[in-house]
Amino acid sequence: MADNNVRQFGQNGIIQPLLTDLYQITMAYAYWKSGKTKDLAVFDLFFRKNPFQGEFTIFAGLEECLKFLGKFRYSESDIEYLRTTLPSSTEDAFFDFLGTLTAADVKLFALAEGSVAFPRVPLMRVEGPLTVVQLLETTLLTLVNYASLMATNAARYRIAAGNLMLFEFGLRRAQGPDGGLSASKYSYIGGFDGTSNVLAGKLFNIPVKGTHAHSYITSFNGFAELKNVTLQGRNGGKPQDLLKLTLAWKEKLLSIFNVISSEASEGELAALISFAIAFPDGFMALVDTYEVQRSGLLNYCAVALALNDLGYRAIGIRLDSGDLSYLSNVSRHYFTEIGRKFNIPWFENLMIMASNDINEETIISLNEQGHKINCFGIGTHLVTCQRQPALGCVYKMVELNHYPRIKLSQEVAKVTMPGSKDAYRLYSESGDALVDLLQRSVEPPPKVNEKILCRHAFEESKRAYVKPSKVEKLLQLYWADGKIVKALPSLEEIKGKVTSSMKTLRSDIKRNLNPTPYKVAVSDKLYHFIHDQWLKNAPIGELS
Ligand SMILES: Nc1ncnc2c1ncn2[C@@H]1O[C@H](COP(=O)(O)OP(=O)(O)OP(=O)(O)O)[C@@H](O)[C@H]1O
Ligand SMILES: O=P(O)(O)OC[C@H]1O[C@H](OP(=O)(O)OP(=O)(O)O)[C@H](O)[C@@H]1O
Ligand SMILES: O=C(O)c1cccnc1
Ligand SMILES: [Mg+2]
Repeated sequence: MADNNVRQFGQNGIIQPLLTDLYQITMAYAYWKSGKTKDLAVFDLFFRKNPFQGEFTIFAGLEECLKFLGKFRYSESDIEYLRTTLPSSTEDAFFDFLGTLTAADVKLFALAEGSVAFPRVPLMRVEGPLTVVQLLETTLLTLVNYASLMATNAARYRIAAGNLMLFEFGLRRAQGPDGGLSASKYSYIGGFDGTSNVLAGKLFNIPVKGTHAHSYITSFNGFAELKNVTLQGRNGGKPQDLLKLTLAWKEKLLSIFNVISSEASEGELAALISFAIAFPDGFMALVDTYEVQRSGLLNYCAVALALNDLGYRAIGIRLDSGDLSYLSNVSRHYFTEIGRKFNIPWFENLMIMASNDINEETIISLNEQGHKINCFGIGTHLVTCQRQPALGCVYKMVELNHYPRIKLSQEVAKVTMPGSKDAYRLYSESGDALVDLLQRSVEPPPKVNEKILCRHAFEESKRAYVKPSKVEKLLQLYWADGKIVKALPSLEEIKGKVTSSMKTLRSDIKRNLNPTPYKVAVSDKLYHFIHDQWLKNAPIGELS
């Protein structure tokens, strides 16, 4: 068990059986009273619509679901609490029954964590005693919904940013501490390179990175505040006066920047010198506190050149306001000019990090405008998923005691697909994912190079034959006999799965504007099964 009680059983301690909606427990009592506890149920966990006006979703949260199954057991204090919460007429024996429940008889099938996923294809199929699988609903949904939304959001930023570096800076803006931790973890899985969240770094072994805040710059007024101005060279030797070296460089730079000395803030320069003394090998600093070109950049370059005199290579700058395209171009222009003039080739490659309310659209727009940014620090829009704050995963009963169950709706898209189903992804010869095919679990799997009729679930005329070059069975058994029965990938492997899985999607499915929907189909047998069940269960009205 990790220290500080942050994690118990290898998992956040708040993930426990009472982290659910009261109605699950209310139903458990009524199931128990009706003698239905031993009924065998099958539930599908799926979503109906991709988030962010996109056409793909990344499935995440599976490992947490499996850990939850491992510790699913009502404690004595849970049961004491429920005694005070359920109506006083609740029979004692029910609480004894609750105390015996575990997930030992549950089977959980799921997509690999990090896979791309599509509407209506179950992310999970959960089978087992009705009461237990019902009691799992809310917790499984809360573990999958935000994780998948976050990983999808991150994957979208990754597409927009191409190979540029992406850091998650959102903890301060996240939906509470748990939202913040989950955001750091699942944005890393979805394609970010690291986080500023130190606890996420410790718990999940994610790279932690960061610069400094404007307060560091504004905490200095002038050189008089510098308690120490000396720094030893990188390769040893006598400590030298970094202030003096910096001021000499500043004089040389004035003509390049076309400014007079007093235009550049002395407080800012003092702050930069002190920061460089603290981190001579990691000098990365904000340059937009007062004025980028006339103050921040000039001061930064003077300190970076002084560090260079002592054998250190500065890392780069962060821009946190203004026109990020323009300012990045200006910054790169000066870095290049200085690098050439003073024959310091690496200077032109100094890192330019941009932050300030950046979202997917900002990155796309910056790409169109042209910019010289290497790295984005993204907080609010990423972690709050501002463009779409929830993924609508649902958990629906599809079978009870081997008989299909269907939920009808006025909206065709909301009619559930009855019966236990399997899902297959069919691939083209070039490795592109062509279609996800749902079949009844009793059907034999589709075969490579055999023509398969793929049908739209609800529109009779929409059908196509597919001859797949590869068939992937999507739902694999992860939990049975009270334990995890499939080796779980590491966080890095899940991240790798996101990358490889995204590569199988055609680019028109992934594009930001009006993407092409990916096809999700049903087998001919499942098509007829759904429609038979629909007719059987839909009451026939009478006109009068
Ligand atoms: N070239 C650009 N194209 C599109 N959006 C940009 C560009 N540069 C910056 N932005 C975005 O525009 C917004 C600018 O924010 P805002 O109007 O608050 O200005 P600011 O620079 O933060 O102001 P301040 O100087 O007061 O901090 C941010 O969301 C930022 O990500
Ligand atoms: O903009 P976000 O995507 O949320 O990224 C994180 C922001 O957090 C920090 O400052 P903060 O916003 O707290 O203060 P500031 O806006 O005054 O810089 C940082 O400077 C970023 O601007
Ligand atoms: O390290 C940073 O630059 C950082 C961290 C959190 C929020 N904004 C910026
Ligand atoms: Mg801000």
